[in-house]
Amino acid sequence: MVRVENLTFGYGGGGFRLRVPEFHLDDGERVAVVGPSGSGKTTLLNLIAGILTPEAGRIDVAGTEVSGLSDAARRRFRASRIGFVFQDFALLDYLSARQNIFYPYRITPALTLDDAARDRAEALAAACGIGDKLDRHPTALSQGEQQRVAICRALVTQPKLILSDEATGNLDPDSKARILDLLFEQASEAGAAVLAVTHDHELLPRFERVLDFAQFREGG
Ligand SMILES: Nc1ncnc2c1ncn2[C@@H]1O[C@H](COP(=O)(O)OP(=O)(O)OP(=O)(O)O)[C@@H](O)[C@H]1O
Repeated sequence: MVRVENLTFGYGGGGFRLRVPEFHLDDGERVAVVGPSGSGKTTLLNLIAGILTPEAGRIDVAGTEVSGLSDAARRRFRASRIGFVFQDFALLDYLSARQNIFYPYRITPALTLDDAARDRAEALAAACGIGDKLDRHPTALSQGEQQRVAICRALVTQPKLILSDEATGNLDPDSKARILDLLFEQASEAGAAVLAVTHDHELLPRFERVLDFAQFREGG
């Protein structure tokens, strides 16, 4: 599902550098990403999603070389094929929770907002415990509720790849377990692979493999 080869990346102005000689994620595989704060976990997710572009190397997602696509093509690819739960949720305040969940359909001509998608959104929201809050805007939701909206938005398109950056970070322990169950259940149904950054070490046994990120720090 994901293959990364000889990847190097640095933010402009020097400082942090990331080097990933090889990383792969098989179809349907669930891998947790751990590592110290600032070691580049979010950066790698952003590179795989095509939000950032590598200096060198190659990133393939579902057989497409994302690192070789134009900016517009990468955006379309991401919206139609990847579900991304961002660390800061990245919800749009001027839209309701429901409209945020449907956002991928708004920006991706290849996706059709049909009755099945609407039903999926309602079912996901209910399973996440926000079914009665879909008309609210993000500013009227708690951090944990905003996070659930972000999770619903990532899952509603039934992507084959789910990238999750601390998707359960703002939730209480019971909700964490429930949301991870939901994430995995949805992933199984859609045959999706999951790459999830987490600082919750008690969640690690739920994953098939753990990628310790410290190894990718350039010079480390
Ligand atoms: N836009 C940016 N410009 C310059 N440096 C950045 C930028 N974004 C992140 N960095 C730096 O890159 C490094 C890696 O950041 P990243 O967010 O990928 O780490 P992380 O492992 O996800 O951290 P955390 O666990 O705290 O979320 C950090 O040193 C960070 O300060």
